[in-house]
Formats: sequence, structure tokens, C-alpha cells
Amino acid sequence: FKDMGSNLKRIPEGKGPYSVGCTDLMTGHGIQGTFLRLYYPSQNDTSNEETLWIPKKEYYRGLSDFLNIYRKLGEFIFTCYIGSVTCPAKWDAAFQPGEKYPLVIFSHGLGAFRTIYSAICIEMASQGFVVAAVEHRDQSSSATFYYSEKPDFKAKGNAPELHKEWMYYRKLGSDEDEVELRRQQVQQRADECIRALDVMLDINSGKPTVNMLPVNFNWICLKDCIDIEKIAVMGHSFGAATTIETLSKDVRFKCGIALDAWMLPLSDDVYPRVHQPLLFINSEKFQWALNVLEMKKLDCKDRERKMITIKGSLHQSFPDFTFLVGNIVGKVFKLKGDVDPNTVIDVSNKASLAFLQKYLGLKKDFNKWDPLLDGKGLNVIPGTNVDLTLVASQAK
Ligand SMILES: CCN(CC)CCN(C[C@]12C[C@](c3ccc(C(F)(F)F)cc3)(C1)C2)C(=O)Cn1c(SCc2ccc(F)cc2)nc(=O)c2c1C=CC2
Repeated sequence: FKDMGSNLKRIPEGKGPYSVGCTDLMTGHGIQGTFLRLYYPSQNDTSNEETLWIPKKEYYRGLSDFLNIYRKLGEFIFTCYIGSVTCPAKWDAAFQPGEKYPLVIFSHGLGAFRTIYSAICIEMASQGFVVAAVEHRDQSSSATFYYSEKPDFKAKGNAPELHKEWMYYRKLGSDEDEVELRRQQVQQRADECIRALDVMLDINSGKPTVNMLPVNFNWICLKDCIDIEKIAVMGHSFGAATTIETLSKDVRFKCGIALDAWMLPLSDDVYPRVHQPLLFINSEKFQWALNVLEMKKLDCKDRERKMITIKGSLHQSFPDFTFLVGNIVGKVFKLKGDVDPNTVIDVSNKASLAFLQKYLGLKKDFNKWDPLLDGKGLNVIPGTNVDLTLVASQAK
């Protein structure tokens, strides 16, 4: 972690024309509520601070559990080396009004949470998207919190005081069937993405929003800010499976982007129910034949399906840690591939923008990156680098 101390490393800024703002929203009590981090096009007022990347030390505790690191040690290491990391978005910056923006709902991976895909979310917001990164309460997040309504019997008039509770990553029991657990979790995750869309559409309609968090963002300014015809869902790994499940459940999502999808949580009966266009962006190192063959099950003639693989990339090329570690830690923990992390995320973001322009019908110039969708260009190949022939023959 020594070279993490250098801290010269930064999460990359958005490359698009818009300044980016960021805020947090939690509506509703308990695990039924919606919790999301919002990235949005903002006015260029430099007064606001940058956003704290990991806002509470309980996330370090959850990460330590997830990574099987002794809690006290993990908390110490994370606090030291990433405790002051900010992401290049202005916290609570004024929203940029005047146009209707397409909306992306983002779903994080196993052991992750809503803040650690900020490079992707900030790039999208800088290109003119509103991005809602949900935090899942299915116990797949390293940590998350909610307010439970503990009726406080002592208090007069029985006004239930709000009680903040933390939920940590649930390790798989030794005798537990992983497939069953992940299949239940992906259902809850899809419902949480759908509820997040409902919350964003309520805000868009001007419905007063009660934020449980002590944030003074002015939600009224988001009235009529979303183009409700242009809604997409995207996610990484377990969040990519969540993307596919969400598309199958709600046709308001017009297309999906699956970043290095982990297909295990999906059962076969979901595939025929996905009618929307879907882009698979795979890393070079994470995928394996049976997993890619599951993706191929979604490949049918009258459906728009695209698959590309980014050369020199690995599973951790999509979350933000890849930008914050030196080459030593990066290699040891498999957080950095052979290609510069900024180049990898650039290819992923450009391909995503080209795909979203095509299937959300945007009036931008993202079509200049269309060749990437056919695997044409530096650091990208069409389809997969995984050899499917061997397994395909056995699978017959
Ligand atoms: C430890 C044993 N094992 C528990 C199941 C975790 C094994 N593991 C590989 C890891 C995550 C790794 C990681 C992170 C972060 C640092 C840090 F030091 F930089 F913080 C280091 C080392 C450890 C790479 C994964 O789970 C990979 N993975 C992920 S990783 C998403 C994530 C989580 C936390 C983060 F901080 C960043 C990214 N999301 C998925 O949806 C799926 C999988 C696998 C199948 C489905």
C-alpha cells in the first residue's frame, strides 16, 4: 500500500461538456427505502467542495469483512490511504436546468456499494446524463445503512424516533447454496433499481421528496429534468446480472449495459423475457466459457445484442480502486491490468455512450464511437477472447 500513500492518483474527471454535481438521497424507512448517489450535470459554480469518495468509516469495516481482512487492520489501512480521497464531482452543486436529460440507473457489484463506480457515473453525467447509483440492501453490499422506525415508547405521544442501522456484507454459509442466495438477491436488486426509477420519476414530476439524509440539495430544481422516454440501466458484475433482471421486469428501461457480467444469479427463464437492446462489455481476464455461454443465450436474431472485450483489462478495471493504486499494489491485488486504467475506462465509456445514443435515440455525437461497438479500434475486440469451442462441444 506504500505507493498508495503517494496519493498522486486521482479518479479521472468527466471528459464531457457538463460540470458534474453529486448528492445522496434516501427516501423511505427500513430496507424497503431507496438509497442512491446522484451524479448530474451541474452549473459551473466552483464554490462547492469535491465529493468525499467513501463517506463513512462503516464502509471500511464492511470492505474488511468482504475482503477477509481483520476489521481493525482494514479500517486502519483504508482510513490512512483512501480516507481523504474525493471524486471529481462538486458536492451539492446547483443542477444545470434547461434541458431534459436521459437517465441511467447504475447497479454495483458484490461487496461494493453506491460510491465506488464514480469514474463511470461522473463521465456519463459530464456527457449530459442524470445517473442514479443505487445502494442495494440485499446484503451483497459491503455495508449500507437505513433508518428504522423504532417506536420509542418512552417518548410522549409515541412519535417513533428514527434509528440509524448498518447492514454488512453477508458471507456465504459453508453449507449455503450460493445459486439460491444470489437468485433471491438479484430479484431484490432488480426491484431496488425499479423503485429508484420510480423515485426519480416522482422527483421529475415535482412530487415533494423527503430526504432522510441531512443533505440540503434542492430537489425541486429537478422537476421536468428527465426525458422519461430515455431511461437505461447498467451495472458491474453482480450489478450486470441485476441489469438483465431489471430489463426483464420493466420495459420503461429502454436498453441495458452489462459490465463484465456475472451470470450465475440469472435463471434460464429470464432470457426470453429480455427484449431490449443489451451491450456486454467484458474484461479480458475475468470471463470463462460457461459464463460467456450464458450471455450467448441472450443472443437471438431479432434482438439487438452487442459484445466487446477490452484488451488489457480485468474485473477491477471498472470500479474506482483501479485509479488509486500504484502498479505494485495494482498487480498484487489484481486491481490494474496491462493497459493504463484510464485508457480501459475510456474505451468502456465511449462504447457505452455510442450504444446509449443508438438505442435511446440521443441527439449527440456519440455515434463517432460506433466502431467500438463492432470491436473495431485500439484495445478492443469483438465478442469474447474466451475459447468457447471446447466447452460448447461438451455442452451438446
Ligand atoms: C475475498 C473473497 N471474495 C468474497 C466473495 C471476493 C472476491 N472478489 C475479488 C475481489 C474484490 C477484490 C478487491 C476489491 C478491493 C480491494 C481494495 F483493496 F482495493 F480495496 C482489493 C481487492 C477482492 C478483488 C470478488 O468478489 C469479485 N467480484 C466483485 S468485486 C466488486 C467490488 C467490491 C468491492 C470493491 F472495493 C471493489 C469492487 N463483484 C461481483 O459482483 C462479483 C465478483 C465475483 C463474482 C461476482
